[in-house]
Amino acid sequence: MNQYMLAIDQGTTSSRAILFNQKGEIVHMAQKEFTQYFPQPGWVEHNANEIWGSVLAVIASVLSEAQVKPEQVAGIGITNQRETTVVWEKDTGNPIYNAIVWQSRQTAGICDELKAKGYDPLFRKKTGLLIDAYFSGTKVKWILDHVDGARERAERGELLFGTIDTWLIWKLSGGRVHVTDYSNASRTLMFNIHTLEWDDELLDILGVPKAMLPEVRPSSEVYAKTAPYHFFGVEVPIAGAAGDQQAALFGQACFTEGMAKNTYGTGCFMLMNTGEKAVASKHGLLTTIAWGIDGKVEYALEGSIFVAGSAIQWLRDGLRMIKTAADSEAYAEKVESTDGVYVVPAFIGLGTPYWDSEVRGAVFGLTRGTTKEHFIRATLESLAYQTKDVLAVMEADSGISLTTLRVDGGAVKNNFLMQFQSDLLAVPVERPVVNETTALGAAYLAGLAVGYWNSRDDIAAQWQLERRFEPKMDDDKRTMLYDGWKKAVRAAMAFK
Ligand SMILES: Nc1ncnc2c1ncn2[C@@H]1O[C@H](COP(=O)(O)OP(=O)(O)O)[C@@H](O)[C@H]1O
Ligand SMILES: O=P(O)(O)OC[C@H](O)CO
Repeated sequence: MNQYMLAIDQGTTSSRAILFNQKGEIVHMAQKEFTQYFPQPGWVEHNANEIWGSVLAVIASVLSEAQVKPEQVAGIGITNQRETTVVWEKDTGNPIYNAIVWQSRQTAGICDELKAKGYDPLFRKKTGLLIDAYFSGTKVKWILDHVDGARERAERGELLFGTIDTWLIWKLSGGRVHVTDYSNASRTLMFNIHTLEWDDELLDILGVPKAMLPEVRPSSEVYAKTAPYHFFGVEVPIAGAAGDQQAALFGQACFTEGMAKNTYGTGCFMLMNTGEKAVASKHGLLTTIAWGIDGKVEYALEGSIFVAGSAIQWLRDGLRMIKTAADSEAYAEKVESTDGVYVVPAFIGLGTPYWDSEVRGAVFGLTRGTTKEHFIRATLESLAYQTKDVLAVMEADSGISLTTLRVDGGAVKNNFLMQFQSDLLAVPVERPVVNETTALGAAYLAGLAVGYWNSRDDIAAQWQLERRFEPKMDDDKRTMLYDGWKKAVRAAMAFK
């Protein structure tokens, strides 16, 4: 009987379960969307039990549709939307509040207070992050501040905190283990990425009791076995976990210093492997743990763009200019250029390198001749411009000039976008055969722990190119276009 690795990719808008074979190929995939809650402007929440239900549903679907028996699953790897915060009761498993999603701005006020007290340099130094509502720390504080008696209960050890990896491992193991991996811990604003411990000083500032925090473990290791009643009577090793962007870096086999990938999903996240060095950024990049494996941790520099594919969803659902995200490509190709139109999709502020949570979206350069095609093209181009902003600071901080960029995520199917991206960066863009690199990374991490794969060299040999986009634009045009973008961002930031 063939054996497979099962990856669970718990993303911002959907949960996926994917079976991979030993060649790293997708055997089958099941996917399920779940509800997004927007209780107030700028707030985004999920129901953690609904997420758990969606994960159970996709596991059942993928096995039954692929006609794979639960005994044929050699191990499970988990990857997840990062930073999203759940607090639940240890005894009952009931969450005490909705999961507060990474995109949610409900802790912006807490962040302003912390910054006003001058804490930013301290958090930067210890966590590699900066004080922003994006990260888990202030989200936990918010829940403890707003749910009656929660802080006291947490101090007594009655409540547990977890990012989604922790929540799913706890649920799958029948409440037996409360763990996270280094990559997820590094996104919480509470974990010291140099000493590799929860940091007492930061916990004190945030008012988060240590008793509620999970144990931090390597990204490739057997944490527990599935509780048989959650996995068709079978105990399968849960053998790997990593935040989705770090998992994608692993799935793209970016194992050596200087290799980078960019994922074009809801947002866009570019990570560059910096090996065993935690490189501090001078330009608003995050220093983050890529993974813990083989007895050590390796680091990455990250640029986070909050709005990318979700701008295309906005064209589809908000403006109703297109019927499907894929339609955007044909519209963009119908015109030679945007005719000077720029869309700055700063719907929830701007991340790297600007870190401005007050700025909002803007459109510039409209004329009577502007058409829907120009508008759609300008929105697609904004993904590429934001990526160029990130790449420029990444090269400056790392001192490494990128020779190619590996890409993945839903929006890389768009050939127009990929060609424009290559033109704008003046660097070849490489799209792999397996676009589900996030799930593949989680499968690889778990597979290495259970001996399904032997080494990272074996994995690197499996990476296959689907298409390479070469830069074709001349330097003058590239400079002229990018100067326009910079002007548009400056103008958007001035309008507050
Ligand atoms: N052909 C396309 N062109 C542009 N954007 C696309 C295309 N196909 C999908 N997208 C965008 O990609 C995103 C989905 O990618 P995915 O990697 O599944 O995201 P996530 O994991 O963040 O949920 C959506 O925001 C969608 O608008
Ligand atoms: O779920 P995704 O793919 O939008 O990824 C979310 C990121 O992990 C947020 O940091």
